[in-house]
Amino acid sequence: MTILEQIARTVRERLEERKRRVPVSLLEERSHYQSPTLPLAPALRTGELAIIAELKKASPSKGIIRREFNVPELARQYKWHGAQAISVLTEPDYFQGSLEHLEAARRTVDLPLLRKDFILDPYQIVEARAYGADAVLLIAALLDPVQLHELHAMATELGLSCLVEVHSESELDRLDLDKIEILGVNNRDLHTFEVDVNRAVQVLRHVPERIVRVAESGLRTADELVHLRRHGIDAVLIGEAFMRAPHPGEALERLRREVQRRLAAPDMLRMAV
Ligand SMILES: O=P(O)(O)OC[C@@H](O)[C@@H](O)c1c[nH]c2ccccc12
Repeated sequence: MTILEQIARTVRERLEERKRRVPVSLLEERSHYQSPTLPLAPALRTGELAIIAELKKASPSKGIIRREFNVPELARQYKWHGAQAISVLTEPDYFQGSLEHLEAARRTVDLPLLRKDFILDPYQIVEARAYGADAVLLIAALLDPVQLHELHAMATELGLSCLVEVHSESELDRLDLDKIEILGVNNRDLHTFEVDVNRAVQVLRHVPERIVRVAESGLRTADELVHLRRHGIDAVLIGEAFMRAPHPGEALERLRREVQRRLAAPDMLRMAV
């Protein structure tokens, strides 16, 4: 069994328990107290490379990534230092995430929030909305096309945006791109944990222009981000590189400014000629 299958199995078990404890009606009631959702796609199409900064305490491949994990403080830093959106891991067993983290981030910032989890069931979409998410991650490798379509429709109905994640061109080929607004490529193979930072460019090169393109995982240098931007990537999703920094907000800002500077430089040279 691969790690992805293992995670999916645990997620299913936990889900049954939560469904018994917390009826959907209660979640729906909670959702009434949430503000209208913030759309993710326009937040990521800024004309510059957008950054989705992730709150990630641990991962199955790296173990504990960050011990000090004050969600309101970290969310505030990410916003203050220029993130366009925040991704919050909510999976407890492998990533030490929780829905409470999502809730705490919601109370603190007005940036679009992505619920980062292994979504297999419509219940989790209702849950995402109830805890203040604006968007959910849908991992294509976990879902057959019908399931993906249903979860996508359900999220849209609740006002949530979807980031649909693939890892390969063959996964992409199986998708019906018509309804998809935001497409992410995970550079990390969730079966083997191998990372290839150029994967997103390869996989997304033929998708229609209207789709927002996101490169995910293993990114940390300005070089990598400049390369991605020059190859048409709209946004990057970064967790570990920020979480390991003493001040994640400052790390984000440093990287963002360096990328901006490097992308602006060739134009200025051209103007000078
Ligand atoms: O911490 P990194 O290497 O910067 O990666 C962030 C994000 O891409 C990663 O957490 C992720 C991408 N897709 C996922 C699916 C499930 C769990 C986690 C992920």
